[in-house]
Amino acid sequence: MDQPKPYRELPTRLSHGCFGCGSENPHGLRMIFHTDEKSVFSEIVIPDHMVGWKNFAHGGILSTILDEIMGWSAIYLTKNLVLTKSIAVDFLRPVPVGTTLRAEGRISKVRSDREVAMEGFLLNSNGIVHARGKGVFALFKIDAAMKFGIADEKELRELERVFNL
Ligand SMILES: CCCCCCCCCCCCCCCC(=O)SCCNC(=O)CCNC(=O)[C@H](O)C(C)(C)COP(=O)(O)OP(=O)(O)OC[C@H]1O[C@@H](n2cnc3c(N)ncnc32)[C@H](O)[C@@H]1OP(=O)(O)O
Repeated sequence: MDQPKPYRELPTRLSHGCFGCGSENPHGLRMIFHTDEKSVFSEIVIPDHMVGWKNFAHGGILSTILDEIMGWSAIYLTKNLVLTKSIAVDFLRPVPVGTTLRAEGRISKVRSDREVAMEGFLLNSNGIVHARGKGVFALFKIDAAMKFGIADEKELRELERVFNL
């Protein structure tokens, strides 16, 4: 009999155009996410057209992946909506395009009910870390998010429902 998996997919396949995770953006990364309840992770293959010069992924793309994984980790693990306040990335080893990578995000420190520090990692299939990110994210309750006008009420209510925010 199959053992139950110790992780599950996050319900992020909502229809929107986010460059990182939107199913409706044909040029984006289309990331999907899983959680083991302590961290959030995503397997991703960087497509050829996101190359930096030749063979290796563009650093801006790696930064986006780290922003995205830290952002969804912050949403899921703190049960808030988020906006990125700052990120810093260490590029430790070049990342070849076309290979399978694992992005992982977790909480570094909840600083207040409005701010969390996160960390993110980009690893190859042998578990070697190729890039590492640190990020600070503003935390928003639904009503505050509505005031900011970044998403419409229907989208925010959907996020509230599927993430139990
Ligand atoms: C909005 C969410 C939609 C999310 C939808 C789904 C996202 C699902 C994607 C996941 C994946 C992510 C991965 C990529 C995420 C990016 O890429 S996000 C895009 C990049 N980041 C941004 O654009 C952020 C831009 N920065 C800002 O908007 C501002 O700096 C911040 C973060 C709101 C902080 O502003 P600040 O100036 O330090 O704040 P402050 O002066 O203290 O306050 C200004 C006002 O905002 C209010 N405010 C500030 N912070 C808060 C707070 N945390 N709570 C409540 N009110 C606050 C204050 O009360 C104040 O209100 P008023 O007194 O004027 O009425």
